[in-house]
Amino acid sequence: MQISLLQCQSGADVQANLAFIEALLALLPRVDLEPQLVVLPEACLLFGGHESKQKHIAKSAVESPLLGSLANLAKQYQVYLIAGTIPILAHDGRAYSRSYLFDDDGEELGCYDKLHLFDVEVSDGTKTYRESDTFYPGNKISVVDTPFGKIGLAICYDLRFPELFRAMRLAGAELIALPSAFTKVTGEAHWQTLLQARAIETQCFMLAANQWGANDGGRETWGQSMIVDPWGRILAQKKTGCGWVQAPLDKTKLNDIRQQIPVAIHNRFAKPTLIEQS
Ligand SMILES: O=C(O)CNC(=O)[C@H](CS)NC(=O)CCC(=O)C(=O)O
Repeated sequence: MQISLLQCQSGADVQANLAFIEALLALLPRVDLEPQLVVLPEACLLFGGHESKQKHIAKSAVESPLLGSLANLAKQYQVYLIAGTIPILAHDGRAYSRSYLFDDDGEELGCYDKLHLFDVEVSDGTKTYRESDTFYPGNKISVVDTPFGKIGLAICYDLRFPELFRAMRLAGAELIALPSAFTKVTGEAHWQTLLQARAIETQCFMLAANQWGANDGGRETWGQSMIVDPWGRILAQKKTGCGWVQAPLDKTKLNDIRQQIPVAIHNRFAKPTLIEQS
């Protein structure tokens, strides 16, 4: 089995972003008929551009043309696809930032609404990020059964909240996908360390696909998409530029690591419970 992450420089033009993702999927090296899991970055079809985002917020998952085009790509290229993220209308006019997991027939196996919204001050050109102006937070975790193993779904800023990752591990996760648009400034400072920490703590593979470069609206993202194994080793990474990161999935050491260092059993703290926020 093979894992691939795509590193994109998505903008406000949905068709251009879609064409770029399709071009990468067509070029992606494949090992014969081995199952392939592909993870896309956050906001892969629509990044920045507030007006464009409003226009595309789908009334429902079923009506979303963005969703349909990604499901088609999964089917056409015969890959399991984690599509991060698509805006899906919430009850108050904002949108959920939702990722989807499709099988290689384009069927939806699960989805996840970003739990932690990026309302943060960063010392960069944008300075103030207010994700909650446009987005509404989800209220549950998501761990999906697939031929690759149980995959936990998280998104970008979620990476800073270890309780979410512990909750996914306790729900059976073996791999955790993290579509992201981590900023250049915070990515340079924290991205690799946080990914390795979450991999080591949860003893899961981290599949972190990030946006890279200058994006529409003056944003800059960090890149360095990477696959980290449950021991914290970086199996593959791409620091800059658009393209892909690939590694074969070898889970043979996963159970050894969990048996040798049984942190999930030793943990003296209560299981995390999700606090709902309005
Ligand atoms: O708004 C869009 O179009 C796409 N979404 C994003 O860029 C999101 C919300 S603003 N970015 C992050 O969560 C960055 C987290 C981060 O950089 C950190 O935790 O340091």
